[in-house]
Amino acid sequence: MTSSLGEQPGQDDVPGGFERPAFDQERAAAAIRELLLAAGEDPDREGLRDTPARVARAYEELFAGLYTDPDTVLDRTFDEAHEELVLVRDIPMYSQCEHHLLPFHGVAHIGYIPNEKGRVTGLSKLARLVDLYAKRPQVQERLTSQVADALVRKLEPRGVIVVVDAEHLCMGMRGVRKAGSTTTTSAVRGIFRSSASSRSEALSLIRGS
Ligand SMILES: Nc1nc2c(ncn2[C@@H]2O[C@H](COP(=O)(O)OP(=O)(O)OP(=O)(O)O)[C@@H](O)[C@H]2O)c(=O)[nH]1
Ligand SMILES: [Zn+2]
Repeated sequence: MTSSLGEQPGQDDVPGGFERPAFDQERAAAAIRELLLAAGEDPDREGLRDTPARVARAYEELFAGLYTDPDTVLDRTFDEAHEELVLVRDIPMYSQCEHHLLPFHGVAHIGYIPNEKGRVTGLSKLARLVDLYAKRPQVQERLTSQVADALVRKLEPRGVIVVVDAEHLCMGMRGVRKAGSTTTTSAVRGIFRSSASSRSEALSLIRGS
């Protein structure tokens, strides 16, 4: 579907889209066993014996977003004759940076102004959308844009604003070691891009001021 805002095409940017095979538990467990061996650990000692399979199960959950088309979350919409801002703040978000496979986590804020038909989605679907894009190897900028663009595609709203505030553990527990620093990314589409006053009104509501 071509959106009224002329934004990016649909689907994922991972080759193969959602046709990739299911998560390979055995392969992931073998890789974790190799990692433990590479670290000089004994993967057969009692405490580590179940670890490769356990980590593989954990990663299947952490990467669950790779196996579902996020657009399906927004398949059910309804017309509510509401043409003013809808804003959900402080949606908890857990993802993993694709550079180090370490977590980045924080909150996402999503606002949109429905189109002239008042097409809206269930509020929980906004949180589900964040989850599906977060549960995969990611970068924060892409996560932010993907959420905004999915809303553009499926709701054809007058405008969308997505803001993500997150802390990256790869910057805290290793490397530059700046624990507590946070990164803010935003993606604005439609009226929030063209109108500075609409954008600043939404941003002040997001910031609770
Ligand atoms: N733009 C962006 N950068 C990220 C994100 N997550 C992690 N990074 C950065 O990715 C970069 C990878 O840099 P490299 O120089 O290839 O890797 P590195 O040697 O481990 O870098 P350091 O983390 O500085 O030790 C680092 O600067 C990270 O802070 C993200 O979501 N967005
Ligand atoms: Zn990282």
